[in-house]
Amino acid sequence: MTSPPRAVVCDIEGTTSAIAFVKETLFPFAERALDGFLRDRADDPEVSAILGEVRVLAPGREPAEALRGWMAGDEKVTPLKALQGMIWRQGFESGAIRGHLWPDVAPCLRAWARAGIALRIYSSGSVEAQRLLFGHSEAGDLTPILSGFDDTRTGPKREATSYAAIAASAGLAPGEMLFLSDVAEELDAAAAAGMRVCQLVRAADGTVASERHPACATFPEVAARFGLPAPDEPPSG
Ligand SMILES: CSCCC(=O)C(=O)COP(=O)(O)O
Ligand SMILES: [Mg+2]
Repeated sequence: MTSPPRAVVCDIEGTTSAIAFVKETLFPFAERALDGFLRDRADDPEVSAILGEVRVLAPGREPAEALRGWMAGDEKVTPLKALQGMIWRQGFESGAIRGHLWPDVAPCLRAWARAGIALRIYSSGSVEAQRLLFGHSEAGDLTPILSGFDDTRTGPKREATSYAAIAASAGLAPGEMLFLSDVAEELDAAAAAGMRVCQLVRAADGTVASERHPACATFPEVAARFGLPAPDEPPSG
């Protein structure tokens, strides 16, 4: 029998959290606050550097207009994701936003962490945004049990080299790691790097099973399928 994974790497949107939360809460919050944020932080070197990246990727366009276009198309462009994370900070820290997690997620993450399994996040959302979501989640602050965060600065989610880099930074062989995502092309890339993979097919998100990879509807199903500990507390929320 294959041994259980030593690390689990989780995607966010469509995996730990509802697609609707990202699209109907997070994205509109950033869209509404964008102009004021750019005005207020005009002298911030971090913001200037990000706007420099926008100008390189969208030459000849007004940065705010390019950012709005990417937001409208849900494009996973690294400088857009970095700015969204900075804008969401105020929302999470004030309590205006709490990070959505499907109720089955936190009990499993806690049980897996207690068993010594390393837990990591890999999302198109920036590392700053990931820390905010899990630090201010509906299930409390989960950042103490998360040991690694990667975003598209590590590499694109549909390229195998990104997953090889994540395994290297975890100090594990890819085959000792399990990647969970709703997107089949991301799972293809992780599998090509040698990771074990599972598609989260959450009915409420309307995800369609790819048939190319193992598929589970919830984290407890993942636990049962891959030999990870079962949650010992009821679903949260
Ligand atoms: C707080 S993370 C925000 C999620 C986000 O911006 C996003 O684009 C989600 O992409 P994922 O790679 O997690 O599917
Ligand atoms: Mg996803």
